[in-house]
Amino acid sequence: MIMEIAIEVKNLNISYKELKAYSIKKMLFSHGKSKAEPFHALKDVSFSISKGEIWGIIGKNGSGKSTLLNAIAGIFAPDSGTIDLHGNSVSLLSIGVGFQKNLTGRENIILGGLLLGFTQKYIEEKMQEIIDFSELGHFIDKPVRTYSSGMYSKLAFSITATLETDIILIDEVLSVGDEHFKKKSSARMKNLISNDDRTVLMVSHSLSTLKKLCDQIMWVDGGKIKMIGQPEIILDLYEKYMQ
Ligand SMILES: Nc1ncnc2c1ncn2[C@@H]1O[C@H](COP(=O)(O)OP(=O)(O)OP(=O)(O)O)[C@@H](O)[C@H]1O
Repeated sequence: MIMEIAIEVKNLNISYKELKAYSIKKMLFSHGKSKAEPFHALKDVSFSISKGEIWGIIGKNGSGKSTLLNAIAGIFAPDSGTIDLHGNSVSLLSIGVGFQKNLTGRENIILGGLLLGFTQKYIEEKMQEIIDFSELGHFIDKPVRTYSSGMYSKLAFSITATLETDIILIDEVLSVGDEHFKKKSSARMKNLISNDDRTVLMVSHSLSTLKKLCDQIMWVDGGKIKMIGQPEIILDLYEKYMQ
């Protein structure tokens, strides 16, 4: 059987422009100019994921995991290399997800949905389902800047979980909110992930979660892929390495 590819990353390089630490004296005499040094967060990363597969990404803090998810989501542009999603829609579930703080929850649902590539008509059809899942009640018509961090993540989760994309990228968020919402969102996430047509790439520091859910694990180290393979093998090696 030929597997259909959903995510194809080739020779991906991404760097952040970093402001070099300068002494105040040097700053004063350089007339405010400070040198920007690029920091290579991803170095020549290549892999491909078949449609329907669930992949986990592991690696030390700062190894490049979030940068990779952001690049696949189209938020960061590569310096070089390519990312081909073969026409699949993609969404990123991350704590750092951006809302327009002065817009209401309802307006952010529309905006977020449009950014994910859905039509306004479709988003409006799904609106009530998103609001019900979020349990935000009348707060849905209040500006997002008035939300607590829990309410913020409930809204983000409800949008991603209801406006289902072909590819879901999850950055450390498998369940959010209070205990009751955590249970509900974790069950919903498992349901979303288990759809045979859905491709999932998730970053997590919970090795037991990854062992349970993933078909393959990618170990990223210093911006490079160290290993890709079966969860039992890679997670075991990683655990030993981290001890
Ligand atoms: N906006 C930025 N500007 C400069 N450097 C950055 C920026 N964002 C990330 N980096 C650097 O890029 C590297 C990779 O960061 P990234 O967030 O992708 O790591 P990570 O593996 O997701 O880490 P963690 O497990 O802590 O979430 C880190 O060394 C980090 O310091």
